[in-house]
Amino acid sequence: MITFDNVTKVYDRKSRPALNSVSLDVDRGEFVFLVGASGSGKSTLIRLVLKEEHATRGTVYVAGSNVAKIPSWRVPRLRRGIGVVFQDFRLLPNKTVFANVAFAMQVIGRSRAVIRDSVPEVLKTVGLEGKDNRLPHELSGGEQQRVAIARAIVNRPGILLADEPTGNLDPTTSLGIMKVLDRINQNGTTVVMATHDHDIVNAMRKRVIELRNGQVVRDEREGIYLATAMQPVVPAAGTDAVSEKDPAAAAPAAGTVSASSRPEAAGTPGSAEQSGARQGSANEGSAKQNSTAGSEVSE
Ligand SMILES: Nc1ncnc2c1ncn2[C@@H]1O[C@H](COP(=O)(O)OP(=O)(O)OP(=O)(O)O)[C@@H](O)[C@H]1O
Repeated sequence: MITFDNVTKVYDRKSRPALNSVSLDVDRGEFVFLVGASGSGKSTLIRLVLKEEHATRGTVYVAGSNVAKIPSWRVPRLRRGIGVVFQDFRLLPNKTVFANVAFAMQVIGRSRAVIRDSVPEVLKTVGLEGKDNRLPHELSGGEQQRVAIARAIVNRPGILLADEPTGNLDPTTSLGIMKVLDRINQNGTTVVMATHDHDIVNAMRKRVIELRNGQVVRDEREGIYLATAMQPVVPAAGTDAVSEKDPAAAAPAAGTVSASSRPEAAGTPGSAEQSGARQGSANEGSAKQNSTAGSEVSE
């Protein structure tokens, strides 16, 4: 579903690469945690999948397409197949829960009848039945994130990217959000979640890909995330990609699988279409606005 083939991303030639020779495969239907300290490259990886950034070297494939070769007029179609959720929810403050989710369908021209049927269904999936008419400020943080997730899946994306979706939430609320994401994944959507949250990673026991200084240092089935992994990154300016004092950054940890191998445990439970999972977009007016709806990726 997502393949990185020896991908390097350099933002600034005087700094170390944000991603350095990253190779990995995420199969359809997998749930993958992307972990690593601040600055390790998690968000960059997500932006490359969305073609918000371009790889300096190497190739990114999404649903079999080389992202670099997708012409700009087809990028919205790529993004429609990818739901995105952020730490800060990015809801439209003056629209109700229903309208926030419906908006993701309106922008891709879904009919009112389809919207009327689909929105309550997806609100039920995320556990927000009966809250259709609330405004975002009338919801708890966890509920607001559920709205964002509903919006991200309402158009049935094949992939859901979540960048620190529990970063603003307390541990109990975070676990509720993880149950929602797990359910969406069980329904067939491939989920890639960037996180710093050890407790969540350790509770879920899903595949863990760990980045350090832009390199994959661990790719483990049913992995855990130790607090010691939260080491500061090598200072960016004028340094090499990997610190000599940090052997873990140069070699995979014991017991891990190759970064480019496919975990046998990875299931392929089928497409989002089969599942009833749905997708949506980010905030009004943003680039990720285009990450709404229907799609190439889920085709
Ligand atoms: N637009 C940009 N221009 C220049 N450098 C950037 C840009 N975006 C990210 N970087 C640099 O690339 C590296 C990786 O950043 P990235 O945001 O991908 O890390 P991250 O793991 O997502 O961090 P966090 O957990 O804090 O969000 C960092 O050194 C960062 O400073």
